[in-house]
Amino acid sequence: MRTAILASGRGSNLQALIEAQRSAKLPIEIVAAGSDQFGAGALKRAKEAGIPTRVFHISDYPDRQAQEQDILIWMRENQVELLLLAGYMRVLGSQFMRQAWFPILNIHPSLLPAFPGLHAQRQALEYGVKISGCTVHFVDEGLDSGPIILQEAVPVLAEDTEEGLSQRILAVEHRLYTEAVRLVALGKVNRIGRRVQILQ
Ligand SMILES: Nc1nc2c(c(=O)[nH]1)N[C@@H](CN(C=O)c1ccc(C(=O)N[C@@H](CCC(=O)O)C(=O)O)cc1)CN2
Ligand SMILES: NCC(=O)N[C@@H]1O[C@H](COP(=O)([O-])[O-])[C@@H](O)[C@H]1O
Repeated sequence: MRTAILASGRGSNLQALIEAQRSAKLPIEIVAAGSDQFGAGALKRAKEAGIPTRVFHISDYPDRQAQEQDILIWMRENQVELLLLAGYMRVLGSQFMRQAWFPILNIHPSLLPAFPGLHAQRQALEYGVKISGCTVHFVDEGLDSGPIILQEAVPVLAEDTEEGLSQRILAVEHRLYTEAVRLVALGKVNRIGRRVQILQ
């Protein structure tokens, strides 16, 4: 399955997906990696893996719609069948979502619907929850509101800092995202409205 990845930051989830593809754990071909940020670590990792990269920096466009239209053109050029958001820090607009012909997945560092948006780990610590975790979900027009594919809990420790909790959740993200992408690529994920069945 021809797959593209969008990332804004360091790219450890992108790296985990590249390594899973290499070890044939994932029946996907990562054909392109893009970012909204110049110099994103994720794009350095993709280049090192020989994956074509593109930057869609907002300063190169009159507005966000034009930016996202360019992303869609790039998707079409690469005949993309699956888009993975891996720390992509832009909310995809409704026009993009309407025109997307491919499923879009996202990894989020909380047990949605708790703590959507940015700084989910900080939100969890400030709220005082004892359990947090991560979620892989289909992306829809809402913010972190799409149907949930997989989730895994991570305990919040009394002495946890935002960094410490983020690192513990991140280790789970790498494994969970790889498993969710594997299931989707194998056609083992069945959406029934908001509910997602995992077929054995
Ligand atoms: N249509 C959707 N787009 C995106 C989703 C989604 O569920 N639906 N998930 C996000 C990822 N994400 C959390 O997992 C997330 C990313 C960014 C933001 C946000 O508020 N971004 C601001 C800009 C922030 C900045 O530039 O520092 C914005 O877009 O104005 C919230 C949640 C990916 N996209
Ligand atoms: N709301 C989106 C969000 O917070 N995404 C989070 O950004 C990090 C990216 O790390 P990475 O660049 O090392 O993969 C990950 O923890 C991911 O869950």
